[in-house]
Amino acid sequence: MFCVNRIIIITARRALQPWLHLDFIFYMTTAGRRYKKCLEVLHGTTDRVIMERRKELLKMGEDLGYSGIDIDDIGRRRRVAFLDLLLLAARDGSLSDSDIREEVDTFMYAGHDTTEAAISFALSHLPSHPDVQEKIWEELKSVFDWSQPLQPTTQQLSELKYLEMVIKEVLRLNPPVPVILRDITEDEKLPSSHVMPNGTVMIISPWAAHRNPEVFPDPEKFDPERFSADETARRHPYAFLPFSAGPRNCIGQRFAMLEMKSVLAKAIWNFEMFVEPGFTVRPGWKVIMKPANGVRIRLENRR
Ligand code: HEM
Repeated sequence: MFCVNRIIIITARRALQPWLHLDFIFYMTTAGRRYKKCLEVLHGTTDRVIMERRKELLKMGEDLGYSGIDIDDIGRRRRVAFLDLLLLAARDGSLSDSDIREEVDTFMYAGHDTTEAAISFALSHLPSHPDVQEKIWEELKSVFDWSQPLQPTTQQLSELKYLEMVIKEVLRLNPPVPVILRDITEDEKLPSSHVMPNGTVMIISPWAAHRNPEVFPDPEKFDPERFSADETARRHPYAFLPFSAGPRNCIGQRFAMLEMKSVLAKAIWNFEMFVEPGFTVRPGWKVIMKPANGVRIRLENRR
């Protein structure tokens, strides 16, 4: 993660320094050399993951005709893991090793920092909202057995509707991806009758859209009830954009939601959270928006 963070910071700074856009100048700087070193570390990790899985696939009988269609004990078709699909597709030469690595890199690194940021922001909001914690706690008790350690299944996580509303409210106030970019590929007439010409790069800010008081009244107030079924139905589907929208939206959003629910459910199942006096979270933006000064809270064991 040290290398992911370093690369993100260097990339963000480089974007604002046009003279560093030229590779031969960039790689002569200290930042450029650090960037290169970190990239080697990240590629090494990804290559190792790919190599290990490739070996396992061979052991599982890829050569004996394993086609990616995995049948379980009772004859049901199982879903094939993403990396397996890529490795199987690579057998006929349609994907090179570096194509596979690029895809795996995107998944590993797009999915990590963003989810971490969202969980951190959630932990920063919960201590100052004991009523919200209490409601999540009640919901957890209605789904899980208090006498057992929490081992949630996907089905149980999908029953945690209130926790989902809380996570969405966290993503509204603190979208880990606060800005997305799109190229306009044909002239686009806006409702104001201004025309955005083909070739324009459009900057869309979910962070700003989520603070539109006409859509989210009293926007700075943390209020998970905004995401009740009724309230959601009243809004335009693109009013809430933490995972972007359209054909290039976040492919990992359902997984991310399960991951966030799982971590937060475990935290609230075990601990009550209290404000750490004197601490205020400070959001920082380096491609991903996350707490710049960490999150400090007090925990009290529930058992
Ligand atoms: C809270 C967590 C997450 C947030 C807020 C988030 C947000 C986003 C956003 C806004 C985009 C679109 C970027 C753009 O339009 O330029 C995106 C794309 C993407 N995300 Fe996520 N993401 C999260 C978690 C994940 C996870 C867990 C994975 C993978 C397991 C993932 C994989 C991807 C990939 C592969 C893309 C690129 C999709 C494409 O270009 O077609 N994300 N994400």
